Amino acid sequence: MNYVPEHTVDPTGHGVPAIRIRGLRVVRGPLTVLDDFDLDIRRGTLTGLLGPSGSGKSTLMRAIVGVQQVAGGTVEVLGEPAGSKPLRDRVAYVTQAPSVYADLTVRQNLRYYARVLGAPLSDVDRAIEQVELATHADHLVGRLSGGQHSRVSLATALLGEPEVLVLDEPTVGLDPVLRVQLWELFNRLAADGATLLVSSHVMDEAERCERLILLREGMLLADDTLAGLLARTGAADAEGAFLELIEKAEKKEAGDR
Ligand SMILES: Nc1ncnc2c1ncn2[C@@H]1O[C@H](COP(=O)(O)OP(=O)(O)OP(=O)(O)O)[C@@H](O)[C@H]1O
Repeated sequence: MNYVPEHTVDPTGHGVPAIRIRGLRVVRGPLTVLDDFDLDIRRGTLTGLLGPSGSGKSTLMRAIVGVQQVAGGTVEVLGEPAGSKPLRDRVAYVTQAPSVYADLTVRQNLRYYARVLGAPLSDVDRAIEQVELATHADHLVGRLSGGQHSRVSLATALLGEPEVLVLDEPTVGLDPVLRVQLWELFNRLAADGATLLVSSHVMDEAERCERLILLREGMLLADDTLAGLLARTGAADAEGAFLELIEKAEKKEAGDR
């Protein structure tokens, strides 16, 4: 795993990873979803979080934003405990569940969230434009398509220019053109210094991230660049690399039994 060596941690906080997880254990119902889980994510990076359904992606994201009860270990974001007060305006989280009001327009929703977050109202139009919804700014959210609706949720995460954005499948239900535009936006935000962790089921989207994390049954199967993954597996693309790694893990498990 790519740990940031301790000596790079400086008192100014610039050397502290955006996200630092050590020995995380999460139990949900009868299931241990994450166990002794370690991860570091550098600031100003766009990381793709991939893995089969049920592998623990949402659980990991919930732990990072501090809404998941944890059974052990530590999760620090920007050098502070996950979910703590100093992180309130610095970390944005968009879940798969709709979080905006159907009976308000796009602009009214964003003005409301800007007020709640203490973000300047001038952020509202910028965020609407960033998610390509300027033509629908005065439409009621309840009358928007599924993809437009999820983009309104995404726009709320862009208010106040958070330093860390945790986005759970933000491109589900979007057409290919919009997906490309949103990944370009994510890359721009990272280039401007934000740290993004974005989950996805779509493998060609993975190729738009500088770093990829692959989860399987709560285990970190890979944490590498796309080039690193392709070199390691000999596969032609991210999908092939992940299938190869999953197959290898399954064979190892069968051999261990
Ligand atoms: N509230 C809950 N109570 C009990 N088990 C849960 C709960 N929520 C999730 N789980 C279980 O935890 C495991 C990880 O779920 P999680 O939602 O983190 O996976 P995921 O990788 O995000 O899946 P998907 O891609 O389908 O959203 C799954 O086995 C799931 O069934």
